[in-house]
Amino acid sequence: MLNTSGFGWNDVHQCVTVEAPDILEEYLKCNFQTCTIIPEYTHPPKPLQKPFHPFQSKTTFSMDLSLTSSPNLHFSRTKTLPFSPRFYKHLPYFTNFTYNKPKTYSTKSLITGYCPIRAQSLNQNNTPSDDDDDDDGFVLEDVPHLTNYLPDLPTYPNPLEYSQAYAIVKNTFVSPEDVLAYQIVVQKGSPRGVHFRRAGPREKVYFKPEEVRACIVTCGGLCPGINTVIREIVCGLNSMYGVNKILGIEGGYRGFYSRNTMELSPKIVNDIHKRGGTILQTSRGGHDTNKIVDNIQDRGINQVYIIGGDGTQKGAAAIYKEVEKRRLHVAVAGIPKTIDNDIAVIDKSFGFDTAVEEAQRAINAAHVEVESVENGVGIVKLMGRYSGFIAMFATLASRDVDCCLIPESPFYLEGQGGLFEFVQQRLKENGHVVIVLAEGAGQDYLSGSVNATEEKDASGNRLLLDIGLWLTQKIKDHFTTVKGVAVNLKYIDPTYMIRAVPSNASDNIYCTLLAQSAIHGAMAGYTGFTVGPVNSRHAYIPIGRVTEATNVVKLTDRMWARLLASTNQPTFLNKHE
Ligand SMILES: Nc1ncnc2c1ncn2[C@@H]1O[C@H](COP(=O)(O)OP(=O)(O)O)[C@@H](O)[C@H]1O
Ligand SMILES: O=P(O)(O)OC[C@H]1O[C@](O)(COP(=O)(O)O)[C@@H](O)[C@@H]1O
Ligand SMILES: [Mg+2]
Repeated sequence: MLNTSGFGWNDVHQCVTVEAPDILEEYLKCNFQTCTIIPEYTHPPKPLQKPFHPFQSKTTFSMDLSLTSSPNLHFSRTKTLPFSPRFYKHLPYFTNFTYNKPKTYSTKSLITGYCPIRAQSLNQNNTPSDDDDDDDGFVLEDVPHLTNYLPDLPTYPNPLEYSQAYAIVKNTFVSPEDVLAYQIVVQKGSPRGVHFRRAGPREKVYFKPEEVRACIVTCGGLCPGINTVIREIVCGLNSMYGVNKILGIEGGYRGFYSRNTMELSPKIVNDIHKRGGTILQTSRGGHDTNKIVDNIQDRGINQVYIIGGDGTQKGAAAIYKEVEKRRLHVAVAGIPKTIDNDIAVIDKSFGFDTAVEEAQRAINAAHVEVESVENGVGIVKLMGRYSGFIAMFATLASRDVDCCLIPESPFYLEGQGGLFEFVQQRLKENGHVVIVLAEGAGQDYLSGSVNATEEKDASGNRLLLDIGLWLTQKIKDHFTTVKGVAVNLKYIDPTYMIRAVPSNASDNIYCTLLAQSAIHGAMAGYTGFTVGPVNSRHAYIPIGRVTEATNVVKLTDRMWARLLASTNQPTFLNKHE
């Protein structure tokens, strides 16, 4: 559980709670290889209250599947926990334990092979210190290192040591002991919990700068800031480490084996941050691990920078695994990209702020249009396949939105507490209404009312039905035919316009930090990692950690309550249709 998203602690019943069975299943696949799972009892769902650490209790604890109707589960521990002190190793937590395999849960590793590492504090030599036995609940979820499978790799002094720019920096290099706490709201006596390695330059590097041959690839949908990340990888490698052999792989993963490459230099990328999109082009599908790694080998590439969303990061994990299998001196670094902000663990994805800002323009336009006519109804569709963050934040920022509909919160149209009733009431009160929709909202509802096909894109993502057009038609029909009222409907779909803009100032800075963290990590020999801010400080996160779950708006969190309080929209919790 480990402060993992989706788990919590129920004080009243003294048990661990989990939001959905699939979250538990994924967690068990990776962690609970030594637990007996016994269906126990049920009790009413409770909102998550407090993070739980599996090492917290040395006795039996119980788990209830909060927010579902599934039976509770009971985990019984068979022995006290072992310490797995090795750094840089993917050791399962419970290697010394007897294991009673539950019938219903598979225990094979996640696709990425990610397993958290139990660790203790390090001394300056990057080895565990003597106070290893202090079981204060400290867990390091570490990232792999090239020396895991190439133990004799030579090291070199980091060129930053001689850099003029860094000459007066107090601590040029990140201490090997620096880690970041995942959970920063704690209580007295609570275990220290999960930590990630702090990103940044290390004193020793595992590549001679003149021998580095790096490549950059961009995959998945667009997002503001991709070009900035590309620029900063190129400029950062060059200015900080003196690397000048950098290849751009064109057209996403399939570009490794079926497209051209382009040489990248600071001069070539100088202006690209002012443009939206990606100069390397992108694609969905086409991930063929063997072909990609063959190509990496053939080209003599030894640092791979992969910019993309959850699908891309899964692909990056597969590449890393293959590279490890072939024992190649190749570092694989993922830089998380998604306009939907749906990547777990990290505070926020790059381009998200720009997207929210850009969405304001569409919402403003809708508001201007509908307040200038009689019975004006404005509908603005924003991106958000499974996660409604853009819609939620754009609504909170705008104050002109009457109702925000997101995938996480089902809604209905007819009857008491439904959307039609609410629209009618707002039209009566204000003469106009603005609705913001995330594209993934109401998909189940919609597929029940139209002839839905289960179409997928080349990456296997389900293609969404157009909720915006559907809702527009439904509202028009309802008010004209049923209520006999002519509404003035304005539908705005700015989704691709928002995605295509260049990143704003704060996203540009954020992209720079991501790129530089990735470079420092790769140069320091880390691999199979994703970079990103965790509680505002940049960390190296095992790739599996960011792909194991999707970051979604939690309806039980205060942010959604803030939105409901600001719009006063229906909660759609009681369906009377
Ligand atoms: N489970 C997976 N394993 C390997 N590659 C994957 C996986 N899922 C997606 N990919 C690859 O990652 C790339 C981008 O995935 P996609 O889902 O389209 O976008 P995003 O990375 O933005 O989520 C595609 O080339 C796709 O083939
Ligand atoms: O470019 P496409 O294939 O139309 O993708 C649209 C999808 O891309 C996104 O913008 C981002 O998706 P990814 O993070 O998977 O790239 C979604 O919000 C949207 O549903
Ligand atoms: Mg995705």
